[in-house]
Amino acid sequence: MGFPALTSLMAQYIIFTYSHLTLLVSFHFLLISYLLKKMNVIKYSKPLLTYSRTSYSILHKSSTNLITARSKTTTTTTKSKPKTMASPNRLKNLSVNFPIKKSESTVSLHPLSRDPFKVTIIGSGNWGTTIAKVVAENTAIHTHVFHKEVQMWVFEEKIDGVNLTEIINTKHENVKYLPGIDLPENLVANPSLTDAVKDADILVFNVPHQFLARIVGQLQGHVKEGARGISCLKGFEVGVKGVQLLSSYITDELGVACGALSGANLAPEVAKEHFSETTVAYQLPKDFKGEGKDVDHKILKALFHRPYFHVNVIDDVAGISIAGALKNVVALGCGFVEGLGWGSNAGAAIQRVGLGEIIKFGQMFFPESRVETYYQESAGVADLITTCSGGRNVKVAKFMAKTGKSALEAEKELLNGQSAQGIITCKEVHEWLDKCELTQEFPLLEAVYQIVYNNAPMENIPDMIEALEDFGF
Ligand SMILES: NC(=O)C1=CN([C@@H]2O[C@H](COP(=O)(O)OP(=O)(O)OC[C@H]3O[C@@H](n4cnc5c(N)ncnc54)[C@H](O)[C@@H]3O)[C@@H](O)[C@H]2O)C=CC1
Ligand SMILES: O=C(CO)COP(=O)(O)O
Repeated sequence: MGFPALTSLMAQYIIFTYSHLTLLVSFHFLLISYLLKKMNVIKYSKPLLTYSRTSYSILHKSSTNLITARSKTTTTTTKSKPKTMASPNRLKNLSVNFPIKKSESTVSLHPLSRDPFKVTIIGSGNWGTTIAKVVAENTAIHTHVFHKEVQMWVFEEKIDGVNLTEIINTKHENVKYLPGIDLPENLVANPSLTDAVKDADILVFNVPHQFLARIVGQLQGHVKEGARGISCLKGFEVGVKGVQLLSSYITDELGVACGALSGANLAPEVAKEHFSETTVAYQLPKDFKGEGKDVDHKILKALFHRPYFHVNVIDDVAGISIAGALKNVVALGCGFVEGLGWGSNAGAAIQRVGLGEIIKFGQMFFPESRVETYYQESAGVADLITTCSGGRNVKVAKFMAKTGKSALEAEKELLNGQSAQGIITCKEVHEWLDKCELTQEFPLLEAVYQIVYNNAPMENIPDMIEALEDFGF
């Protein structure tokens, strides 16, 4: 082949390659975009664009953060790939961000420059009585900080013709709601709500949340000025103000700054003093009077921490409250699949999907809540695990699956007057999501509601989750 022929062939090759290069690049660009999209599973970015409420913009913002964070992680991983094997010297210089926070050490209390705090427990059920025991044990030790005597308001009822309050005050046992557990003698049962809270500086609310509104109504005008509160309830208040944390509801109705206590705390185990952890969350109010004069994190730790009940005090009230309320609904879902005999994989799947929906609910409606609370604190994933393993909600749901009975029948037959809060919470959450036209964004929470209230077959849970997911995303 001569030089001119070779030149012409090369020219043809260059023109051919160039004209196809654009096609090739476009093809690869499309392919890579598609793969990236698949890998990211950007559920939040698409269909919600049709939704124009405030909650949408919050969600969209957090999804953007999520994507940014993800790409940052990828870059860092590639750059910091170790060139040599780890050696003790190299490891010494590494600062690793341990994702699970260590609990603070024990309390160091300043001497009070005021009278000791008087504490009242409002409620005397399974958890109410257990927390009253914990608190009374502590007030008996820290008498320089707390009044030794703790009042416990009891919704009075007769047990074999005798008042429950009388039994508690003489036998020092709550024979109906916490049988077999000795209660401290400085814990005093009181059937009068207004008398029990008289002069109280710290109110610990601990009743099934369906009774809270009436109790708060009765308390109006009877609470000491400057009193502070802690809500141990797990649930929401859904009303004219939308979905509200119970602690915020208490603050709004009573003018009492209120935090929350929530954790992996099956009451019978805590009552037997088997080791567990909990999270207390409290934000210092604007009218905080100062250390030694007012309730703060140290005072709360002194009030609730026991050798068998480890307390971490933080300020994310919303995060711990959302986790505590919604894990009861997820536990019903877990109970259904367990009752159907589907085994551990199914339970784990429900918990995984449930945790995602809990975090999403928090990010959407309470953007002040922190994602790390859900995995760092006892009130987060630990509570989900313990409730799904042995709580009352899971028991009720299992019973429904095995007997075909309704949730309320199961609760009545199994719980001897105690309450499985997931039954009411799933209804309240459904009503709220329905109002926001967002039920499809929470397929598991919605499936549980449909099973409990509309007799949807529980065998369809996998389809219900999948169908809603497909529709929603
Ligand atoms: N039991 C547990 O293991 C735990 C429960 N919680 C939460 O603590 C809160 C309180 O639960 P529990 O103490 O276990 O209650 P519970 O489920 O034992 O309910 C029984 C209590 O409700 C009261 N009650 C019944 N009818 C009433 C009425 N009309 N008005 C007022 N009170 C009435 C009873 O007197 C009794 O004190 C709930 O929000 C629950 O989710 C949180 C952690 C653990
Ligand atoms: O909140 C609880 C454990 O932390 C109790 O859960 P149950 O109400 O399902 O028993």
